Amino acid sequence: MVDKALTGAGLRGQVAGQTALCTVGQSGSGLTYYGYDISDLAEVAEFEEVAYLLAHGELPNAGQLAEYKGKLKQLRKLPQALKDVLERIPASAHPMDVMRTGCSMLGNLEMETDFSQADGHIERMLALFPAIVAYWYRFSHDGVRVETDTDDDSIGAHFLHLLHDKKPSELHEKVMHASLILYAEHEFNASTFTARVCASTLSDIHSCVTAAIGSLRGPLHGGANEAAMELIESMPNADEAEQTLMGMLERKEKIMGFGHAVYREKDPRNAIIKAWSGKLAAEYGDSRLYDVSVRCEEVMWREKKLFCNADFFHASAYHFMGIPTKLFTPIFVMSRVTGWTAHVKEQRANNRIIRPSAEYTGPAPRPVPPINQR
Ligand SMILES: CC(=O)SCCNC(=O)CCNC(=O)[C@H](O)C(C)(C)COP(=O)(O)OP(=O)(O)OC[C@H]1O[C@@H](n2cnc3c(N)ncnc32)[C@H](O)[C@@H]1OP(=O)(O)O
Ligand SMILES: O=C([O-])CC(=O)C(=O)O
Repeated sequence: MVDKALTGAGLRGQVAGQTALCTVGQSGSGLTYYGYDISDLAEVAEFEEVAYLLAHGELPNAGQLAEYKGKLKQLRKLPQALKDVLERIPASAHPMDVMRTGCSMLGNLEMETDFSQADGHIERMLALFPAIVAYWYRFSHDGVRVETDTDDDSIGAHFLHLLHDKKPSELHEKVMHASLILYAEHEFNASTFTARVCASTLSDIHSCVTAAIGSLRGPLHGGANEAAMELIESMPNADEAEQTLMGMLERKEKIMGFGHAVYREKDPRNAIIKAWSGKLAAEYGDSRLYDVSVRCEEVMWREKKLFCNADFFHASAYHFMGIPTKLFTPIFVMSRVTGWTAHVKEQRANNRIIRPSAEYTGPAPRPVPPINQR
């Protein structure tokens, strides 16, 4: 077996470029966006403030925020041609594939032909992603064609409104703000790196985001929140959760929602979403999934010194808000599009095509034998 550390597998720890957007794992656990600590942002800011910060490099003042939110609200109407495509995608499809197709189709309808227009396309994606997945979900599951240009104050509330056919409670809207802030940006993670590689070829913004959605979909990355839900849902109580986990660890199975490629002590996003999950459990009136999750966290730390990453407590939190499991990772997309596109702009501003080298491990040069001698 090849030693992963010696071969540089996964490019772990290697600097692959520069960014001014975000620090991950400074002192083992910190996370900042443009110098602002994630805990402070999640405590006091709305998601739209963070989206603006990532797009413009500074937090908005009250007037700028109102204008930005107003603009995003105006962009919520789906083009008919996009609705037609969404209506043809079966209910059995994975919503991440719907997001990928939706983003790609949008690129056909509203093509980026000039990089100086990037901000407009970014705002359109940010405004439209909740509508894309909710329109498909409600049409394919409930036979309803939802009107997506609602007047909800925030992106999180807009999504929950379209999904549940009613405006969300104040608590649920607040949790969505926090959740979308936590997921917005994370330096050179796999999906963002994908977006930057695509951007480095001078491709268009919809191609960069479509590629990033494909990378986020996997269970080792964004798909872990969905996989974590499947795990905790299968656990009837905390004691049985402990038994199940011990068995999985013995069989050397991966436990989704734990561990991280960069953080070594903790993921700073976990404590924040865990606290919201606890509050939601109390409101929901059934704390089983929360208790099971807390026990999983204890066992994983005790047995393996593995901690919950951003995804683990997102599973129970989203469930308590009535969000179907399959829609968990698309919410990540609605948020991370801000980070992806900020990186695309940063890459474009100082571009060189990303093209690393490989160490060759194949056969020595040899002649091609005639076909009848192979
Ligand atoms: C928002 C996000 O994308 S956060 C990440 C979401 N992904 C997940 O939750 C999936 C589960 N976690 C994992 O697969 C990994 O921890 C990753 C992909 C996040 C990071 O991978 P790596 O950087 O390779 O992990 P790392 O080098 O710290 O792993 C060290 C050891 O711990 C093990 N390990 C790491 N995470 C886990 C886990 N969740 N369950 C069981 N064992 C684990 C690894 O298998 C490895 O053991 P080995 O050396 O015997 O192979
Ligand atoms: O940074 C990573 O590798 C994964 C992650 O936590 C994220 O993208 O939010």
